[in-house]
Amino acid sequence: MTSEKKIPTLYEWAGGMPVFEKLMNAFYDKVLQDELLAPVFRHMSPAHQLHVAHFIAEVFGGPKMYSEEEGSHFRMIQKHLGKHLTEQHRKRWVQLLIETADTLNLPDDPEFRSAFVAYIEWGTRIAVINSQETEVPLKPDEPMPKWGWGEPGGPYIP
Ligand code: HEM
Repeated sequence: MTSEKKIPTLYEWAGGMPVFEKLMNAFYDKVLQDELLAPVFRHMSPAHQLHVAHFIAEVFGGPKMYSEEEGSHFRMIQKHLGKHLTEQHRKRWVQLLIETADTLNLPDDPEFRSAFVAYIEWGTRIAVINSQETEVPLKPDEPMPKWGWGEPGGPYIP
């Protein structure tokens, strides 16, 4: 008899919303201590950490908190317009986020980290591109991005 294995979403595998909220709170504490990134985020809204947590959680298959209560894909892109982010900003942002994920013991299995890093690479490169623009290159009702396990297909379940 073969038993069907249910593949969890990245959101579920990471540990659900409290994990994303803790991750982003700890990450932005580091960002605000970082000499390269602090000036970029000095004027961020007090809800920024939670909004980014809810955005990424939704992309990873979690509840639609960001798109139904806090913003939209369009509004997220809008927030990056004209910020003139550089590759140096992007690299530091990625580095600090991965360090924070390690410190908070997010799952470190190869399959999860491969999907996590792939999304972060994709999303941050798009943020840098959009930050050179003055208008959002999408329609206002553009759906949220979605991210899954990619080629590994799911976590290793013995
Ligand atoms: C996967 C990559 C990224 C995601 C998912 C993301 C997500 C978001 C979201 C959801 C917001 C809006 C927050 C709100 O509604 O209050 C936002 C704003 C912002 N993001 Fe990003 N972001 C990414 C990459 C970056 C990078 C690499 C930088 C700079 C190094 C950056 C800088 C900013 C800034 C400066 C704001 C505006 C903050 C404010 O004025 O309140 N983002 N981002």
